[in-house]
Amino acid sequence: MSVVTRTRPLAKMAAPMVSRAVGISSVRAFSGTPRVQNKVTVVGAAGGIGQPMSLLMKLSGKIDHLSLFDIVNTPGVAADIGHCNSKGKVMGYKGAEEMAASLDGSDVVVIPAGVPRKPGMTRDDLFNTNASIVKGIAEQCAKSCPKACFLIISNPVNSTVPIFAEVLKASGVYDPAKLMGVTTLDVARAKTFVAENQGMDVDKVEVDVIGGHAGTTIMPLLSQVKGANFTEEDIKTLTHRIQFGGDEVVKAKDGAGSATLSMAHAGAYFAEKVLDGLNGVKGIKECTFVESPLTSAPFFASPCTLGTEGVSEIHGYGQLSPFEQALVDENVPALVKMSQKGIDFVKNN
Ligand SMILES: NC(=O)c1ccc[n+]([C@@H]2O[C@H](COP(=O)([O-])OP(=O)(O)OC[C@H]3O[C@@H](n4cnc5c(N)ncnc54)[C@H](O)[C@@H]3O)[C@@H](O)[C@H]2O)c1
Ligand SMILES: O=C(O)C[C@H](O)C(=O)O
Repeated sequence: MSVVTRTRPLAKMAAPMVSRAVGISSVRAFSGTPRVQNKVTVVGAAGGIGQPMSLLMKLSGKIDHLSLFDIVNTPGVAADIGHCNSKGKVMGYKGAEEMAASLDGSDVVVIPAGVPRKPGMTRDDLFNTNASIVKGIAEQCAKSCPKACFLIISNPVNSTVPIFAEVLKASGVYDPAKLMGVTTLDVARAKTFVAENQGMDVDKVEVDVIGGHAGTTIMPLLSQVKGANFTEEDIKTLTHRIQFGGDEVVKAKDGAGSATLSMAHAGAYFAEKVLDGLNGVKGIKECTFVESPLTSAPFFASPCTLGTEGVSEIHGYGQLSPFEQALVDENVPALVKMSQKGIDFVKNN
């Protein structure tokens, strides 16, 4: 299906530092200290997303050490989740002075820290608050766990991922294969809405969503959905609903925040896939927002193969319909701008 399948240039890939075969417990962390296998840290763990996502991660049974960091309330959240009778140790860390300990030895750091939208706001309206939160988190990650995979949930993703990249670059520890903006909720919405529209089994629907994570930069490739038969009207309505699914939740919550439960599900799912890839599971392909050669936007979401060092292959988006091509043409300049906003923020702060 893909006419353009580009593999990430090898020069961009970091040399493997550690072996990650499943069950090898003698692997050592970058810092030289022994690391617990499969350590995942959630930064923003006491929040609306952080709490249910941490719970789902604990229940997955795939994480040996679940580290919960926030500036408030994490001791309680960790004590609570820690009583669930599934595999894995849970530790809570609160406040700046405990952040390094929470991150040390992490394989994956999932970041839903920052403020959510209220009705009438765009994701970009969160920039002023969340840019500095994400920058601070990136600075500590660069020191404490530079080899981890970083999964960014905090909005606006189209700018916070570039911010994170710039901070890691400034510290000389940036590995583009290990920095991913989480766009899994867009894929989840696409699958849900397509299944409803087509009367398909939601477990069997596959929809790639490319571009970014804000409004029209969210671009579902409905022309490529196998087994679907859309009218032109379906395509327009579904595309719009997927692009503005976040607004639907913000409006329904009426001032009480944005999507938390569906995001928790999507975030836990994506983190598990990244962890599976690190542990050598083959053939994992998920859409994610990464540094990408596919368009003139520095970061772009597309299907990516997840491997032992993070993103091992960035796939092309295949043959687009004229409707989808027009969306890409329209939205790449917006993605370039949002990326540049993040880059400039780091340069000037
Ligand atoms: N990528 C996506 O698809 C997606 C989906 C939903 C929400 N989001 C975004 O996720 C973010 C969090 O949403 P939420 O509903 O969980 O918000 P929330 O306010 O409920 O929780 C955010 C948490 O972050 C914590 N926090 C703030 N500064 C921090 C710091 N410096 N270090 C650690 N923790 C810190 C807060 O204490 C709070 O517990 C928002 O920016 C939201 O827009 C993204
Ligand atoms: O809509 C939001 O602000 C939160 C999130 O990005 C979403 O897509 O639900």
